[in-house]
Amino acid sequence: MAEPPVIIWEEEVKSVLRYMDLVPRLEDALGKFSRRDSAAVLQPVRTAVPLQKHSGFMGLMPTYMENDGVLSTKFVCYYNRERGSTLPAVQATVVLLDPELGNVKAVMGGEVITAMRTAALLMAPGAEVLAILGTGRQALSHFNVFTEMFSFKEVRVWSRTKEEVARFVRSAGGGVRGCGSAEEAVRGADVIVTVTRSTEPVLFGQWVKAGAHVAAVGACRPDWRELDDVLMQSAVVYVDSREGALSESGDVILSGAEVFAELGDVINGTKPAEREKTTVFKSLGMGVEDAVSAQLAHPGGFLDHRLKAARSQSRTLQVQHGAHQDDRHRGAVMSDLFNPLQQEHGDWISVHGMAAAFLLEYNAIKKLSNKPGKRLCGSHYITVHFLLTFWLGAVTELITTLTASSNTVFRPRCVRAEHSRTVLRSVTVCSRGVRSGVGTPGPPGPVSCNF
Ligand SMILES: NC(=O)C1=CN([C@@H]2O[C@H](COP(=O)(O)OP(=O)(O)OC[C@H]3O[C@@H](n4cnc5c(N)ncnc54)[C@H](OP(=O)(O)O)[C@@H]3O)[C@@H](O)[C@H]2O)C=CC1
Ligand SMILES: O=C([O-])C1=[NH+]CCC1
Repeated sequence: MAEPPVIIWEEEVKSVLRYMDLVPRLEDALGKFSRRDSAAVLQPVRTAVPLQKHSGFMGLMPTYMENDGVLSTKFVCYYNRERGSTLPAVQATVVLLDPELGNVKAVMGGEVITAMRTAALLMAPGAEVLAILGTGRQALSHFNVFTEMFSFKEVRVWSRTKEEVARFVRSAGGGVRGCGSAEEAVRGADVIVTVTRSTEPVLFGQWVKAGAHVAAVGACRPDWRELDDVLMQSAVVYVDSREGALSESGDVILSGAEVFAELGDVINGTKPAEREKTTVFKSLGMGVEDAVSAQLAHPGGFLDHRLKAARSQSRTLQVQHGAHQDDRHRGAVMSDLFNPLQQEHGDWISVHGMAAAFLLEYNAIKKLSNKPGKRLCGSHYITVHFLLTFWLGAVTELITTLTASSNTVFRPRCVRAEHSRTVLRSVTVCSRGVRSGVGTPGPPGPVSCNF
């Protein structure tokens, strides 16, 4: 009998995956993919189901690596959100299956995997000026990996919303220059990363310095663009998958640009990295990248020890799983925070409710006591009533809360939190602490696929 599937939450994936483990496996996988050996990697072009209402799509990204015993698929939903929306543009889940039996082994959060495996492929040794167009989730993961990996003299960022540029500059912790226009950001830059949800060009060839490297990450539908024709036609164009680019990339299809090579060809040494020329890497994302990332992070996998540690830590921290993880999406996170807060501190909240009720009672009795012909001594009544009923009630409520949140048979099923040492421990602060810095990678590993 097959084991039931394991669920690996986004926070756990984040604690487990490190670039130093991921990068060599991604290289290996891309190399295998480009050899078109079907026993090594079988990965059809993503199936995209349009979500017209949201100008988005649901992508299905299956992969089979027969030799490595990996069978997986990612579901990724992309939404072209309204400007100013705090909801995430990309939500993803990776499902790992047992290739022998066909049962699901693990279901894991796919957003950290998507952010890390995409950023990990874009490298630029010897570059001095980095420009990033866009300030969202991918912008952050690219910024993190690039600045960990290389010593840029200058990092510039632009986005269409001024406040978002300021937020990005703040969260980057200094050393980043916010720019008022895309042109200002990219003029003279050695490496340019485009990570927007734009469907029209945001980067124009006439701004791009000769010999620069462009990593074009957005525009993943056949009629969407981030780069103009001038740039596409004058640069040496690399892609992750030829078939993918020719069916999904508006920048490639609509410009008619020739695809020079896949990244895997450069890794395999069958095509050169044209370092002296202006290069564009048009990234669309591949299922095989998700497959090797998920294989690393799943129980019994290479990083099992980290997963175990992450699991025991997340139990201690009582993280509410499945939440959006970027501070930027705080609006969505708030509802997440409120639920555990209510569940764990419901009794504490009711103590406050009692106090309010007694205040009302106090006022009512006081008014009654002041009436002519009164028979009640208000202050005595209030003292006795307050001391006995209120404090006894409060202590009882506290004991109830501790018992209900304990790791004992007395804990009701509806209480998800584990025993808390301090009844007033703030779930909000704890969860924020864990969430902040999501997308921040660990130390990067060796990379051989350099432009
Ligand atoms: N190649 C790959 O493997 C992957 C590609 N992607 C792609 O990367 C891109 C970024 O994703 P992600 O960071 O998650 O998205 P986010 O929503 O987090 O960030 C998107 C950024 O694009 C900006 N933007 C949106 N519309 C426009 C526009 N019309 N013109 C200029 N800027 C715009 C937003 O600005 P504002 O804040 O003003 O709205 C924001 O800065 C997407 O296109 C996504 O499809 C994502 C995952 C993997
Ligand atoms: O590969 C991926 O997951 C995606 N590519 C574009 C949007 C999401």
